Amino acid sequence: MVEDGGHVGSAHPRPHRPRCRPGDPAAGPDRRAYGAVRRPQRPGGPPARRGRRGGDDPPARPARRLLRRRHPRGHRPGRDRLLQRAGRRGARPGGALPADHHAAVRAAGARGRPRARPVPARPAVCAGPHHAGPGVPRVHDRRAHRRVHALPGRLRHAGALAGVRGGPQRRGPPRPAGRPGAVRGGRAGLGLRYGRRRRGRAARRGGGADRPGLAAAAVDDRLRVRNGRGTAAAAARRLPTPRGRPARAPTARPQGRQGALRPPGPREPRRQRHPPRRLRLPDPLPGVRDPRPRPAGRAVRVEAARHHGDGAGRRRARSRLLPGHGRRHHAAHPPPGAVAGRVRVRRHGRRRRRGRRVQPAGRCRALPGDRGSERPGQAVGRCGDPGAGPGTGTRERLRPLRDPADVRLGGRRRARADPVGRPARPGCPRHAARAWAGTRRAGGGPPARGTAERFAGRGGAGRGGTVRRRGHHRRPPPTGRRRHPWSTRVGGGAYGTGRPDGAGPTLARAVTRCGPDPRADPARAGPARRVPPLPAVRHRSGPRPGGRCVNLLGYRRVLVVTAVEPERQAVLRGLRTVGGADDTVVVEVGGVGSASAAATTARVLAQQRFDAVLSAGIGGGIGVAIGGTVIATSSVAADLGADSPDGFLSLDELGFGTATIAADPDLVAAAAKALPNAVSGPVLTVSTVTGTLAGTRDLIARHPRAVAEGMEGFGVATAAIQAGVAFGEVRAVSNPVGPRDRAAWRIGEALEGLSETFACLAKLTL
Ligand SMILES: O=C(O)c1cccc(C(=O)CC[C@H]2O[C@@H](n3cnc4c(=O)[nH]cnc43)[C@H](O)[C@@H]2O)c1
Repeated sequence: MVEDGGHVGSAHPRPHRPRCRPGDPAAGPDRRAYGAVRRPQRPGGPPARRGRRGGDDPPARPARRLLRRRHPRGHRPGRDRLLQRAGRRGARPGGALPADHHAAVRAAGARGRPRARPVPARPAVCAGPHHAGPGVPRVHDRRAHRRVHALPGRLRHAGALAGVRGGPQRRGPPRPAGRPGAVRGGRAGLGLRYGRRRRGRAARRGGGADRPGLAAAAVDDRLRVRNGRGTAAAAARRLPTPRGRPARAPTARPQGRQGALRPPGPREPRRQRHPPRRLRLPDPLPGVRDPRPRPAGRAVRVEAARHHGDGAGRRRARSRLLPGHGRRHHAAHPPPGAVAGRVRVRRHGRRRRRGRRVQPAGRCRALPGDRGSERPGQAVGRCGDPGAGPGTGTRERLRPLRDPADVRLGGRRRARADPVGRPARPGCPRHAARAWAGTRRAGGGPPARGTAERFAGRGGAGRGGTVRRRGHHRRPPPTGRRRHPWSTRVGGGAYGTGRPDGAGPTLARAVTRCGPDPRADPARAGPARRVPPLPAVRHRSGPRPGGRCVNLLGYRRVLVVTAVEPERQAVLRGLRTVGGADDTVVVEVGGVGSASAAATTARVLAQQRFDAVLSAGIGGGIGVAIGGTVIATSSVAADLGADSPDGFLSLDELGFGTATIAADPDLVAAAAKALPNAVSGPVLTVSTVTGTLAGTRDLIARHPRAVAEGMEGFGVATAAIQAGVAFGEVRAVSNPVGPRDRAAWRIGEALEGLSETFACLAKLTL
C-alpha cells in the first residue's frame, strides 16, 4: 500500500508527478507542491509498508490525518498545516507569517527537518478561481480554511464576496452604504487567516516577544473593538448580528501586512460613530471634575447617567447634555446658540426617555414698568398650546427662534398680554371665566374696553407702565398659603358688552404674571431660569433730546395698518409733511381683508408696544363724497353672520358675539377735532365690495348710520382690543358704495386725501 497523492491503498503507485507552482524556486523534482516530500522508491526495493518508516520516509500517520481532514482530494496538504509543521520551533503558527516563515523553514531545515518547504507568502486568500499570481492561492484553498465558512453570515453573503473578497485588492469591491465595516476586504481577509489563532493565543497573550508587531496588532484589535465598528464590534459586545446570531469575536490584523496591497496613501482615519456601551472609563475622583473632553452626543449622556444611578444622578446627567457646559444647568445658563428642543436622556440601557425641554425662562419676570424679558425661543405659558408637552410646564410654550419678525426686530421679542386671545378650552374654568361677556349672556356685547377701564389700572401712568399677563391655567395656590405676589391683579378693568358706547355689565378680569411662583412650591418651580434681560424698549414720553417727535392724536406710539402699500405711502407722506416719520408712528401693510389685517396687527402688537392702532386707507363712501374723510365711531363686520330667507342674520342675532367694535372715544374725539370736515359714524367692514344696487340698499337698511365701507377695519379692531390697545379707523373715500363702476373710483384723489388726513392728525412736538 502506497501513500501518495492518489489512492490510498493502491498496490500500484502512480508515477510521481511533481506539482509545482510556476516559478517556485524551492520546487524540485523530489518535492511536491505545497511541501509534501516524497522520496523516490528505490529501484527494486520493496514497496513501502505501512507502519514502517525509514529514516528518509515521511511521517505517514500525521500526513494521512492531514490529508483526510484538510484535503478531500488528498493532494494538497494545505499551507497552514505546513506552516504549523514548519514552524513548531521556528515560526509560530498564527504569527507574522509572511515576514519570518522563510527564516523559520530555513531554521527547521538546519535542524534536519527537511519535510517542510517554503510556501510563498500569501497576503490574502483569493476568492477567484484564477491564479492571481504568486502567493495568491486558488479558490479551492478555501477548503483548507474552515474559518471562512464559520464567519458571520453577513460576511459570507457579501454579494460579490462569494468567497472572501473580490480579488487580490485588499479593499475588495466598493462597500455599499450601510454595509458593516467588517465586510471590508482588509480586515475580513486577515481575520480569516489569522483570526482563530490570534484569538486563541496571540490576542490573549499579546503575541510573542519576537513579534512586537503582532502584539501591537492585538492591542490595536482591542481598541478597534472598543471603537465599536461593524460586525466585529458587535461580536465584541456579543450583540446579535442582523441575522439574529451572535457575531463572532473580532479578528485582529497584523498591522505590518495591512497595507501590502492597499493603495499607497494615508490611511483612512477611523471614525468613532458611537462609543461602545461597554466602554467604561475610570470614574473621576469624587469632587474632582472630570478633565476628559466631553464631546456632544450620546457618549456623554450615557456616561453621565451611569455615574449617578439615582434620580439625582439623572438630573445631574441632564445638566451636562450640552458640550462645554460643565455641570451648570443649561436651562439656567443657556450656552450660546443653544436651540430649544427636547433632551434625550439615556439611562440604564433604555431606549429613550422623553426629556424635559431645554428651553429656559418660562416665566415672565417683568416688573411693573418693565418691557418684559422674553427672547425668541423662550417659553410663554399658554393653554392648549400644541407646543407644550409632557415635562413642560403648562404655562410654557416655545417661541420659534429667529422667525422673520424677530430677525427684523433684531432677534428681540417682548412679552405681551396674550394678544391673540386663544379660544376657550373646554373644561378650563379660567378660560370660561375669561370668555367675553357678550358671548356668554344674552344681550352681551363686544369686548370693547372703555377708555376709563384701559387707563384705570395703570396707576395713573397710562398703559405704558405695565405688562399684562393673563394667568389662566394657573395652579391654585396651596391651601394655607397666600396668593403669591407673582399673581397680580392689574386694574380689574371692565369690558364692554358690545354696545358701541361701551356701556353695560362688566367682567372683571384678573391679569396675572405667568409662571409658577417658586416660593409657593419650589419643588414644582423647576431649575432656576435666568435669562439676561433684554434692554428695555423705552417708551418715549416726549421728544428726543435735540430732535423732533411726531405726536399722532396725542398717543405716544401709534400703529397704522393699511391694506396696500400705496395707502401706506400716502400715510407716510402725510406724516412727513409734519415733521418726518419716526418710530412713534409705525405704518404697516396688513393686506386686503379682515383676516389678514387682524393677523398683521396682532403680530406687530405682539412685537412692539403701541398705545393706539389705526386702520387707515381708502374706502367706499356712503353718503360721503369722493375725497372726503370718514372717522369711524365703530367698525362693523357687516357681512359676518348668516343669510336666510328672512334676511341677513348678524353675529349678534345668531348669539355668537358681536360684529361691532367701538372705536376709542378719545381717539375719535381727537380725530374729529383734528379733522373738522370729516364725517364720523360707523364704518362697515365687508368681505366683498358692494357692487349692486340691491346690495347697497340692503346694507344701508341694516346700517343706516354707516358712513363708509372698507375691508379691514373690523380685523384691525379685533386685534387691537384683544391687545388692550385703543382702536380707531379713518378712511378717505375713493368711490361711492353702489353699483360697481371701477372707472369711477378716484383712487389717486383718495390717496391724496389720506395724506392730508394724516398730516392733520399728526402734530409736531419739539
Ligand atoms: O389700484 C390701485 O392703484 C389701488 C391703489 C390703492 C388702493 C387700491 C385698492 O383697491 C384698495 C382696496 C382697499 O380699499 C378699500 N376700498 C376701497 N373702496 C372700497 C369699497 O367700495 N368697498 C370696500 N372697500 C373699499 C378696501 O378696504 C380695500 O382693501 C387700489
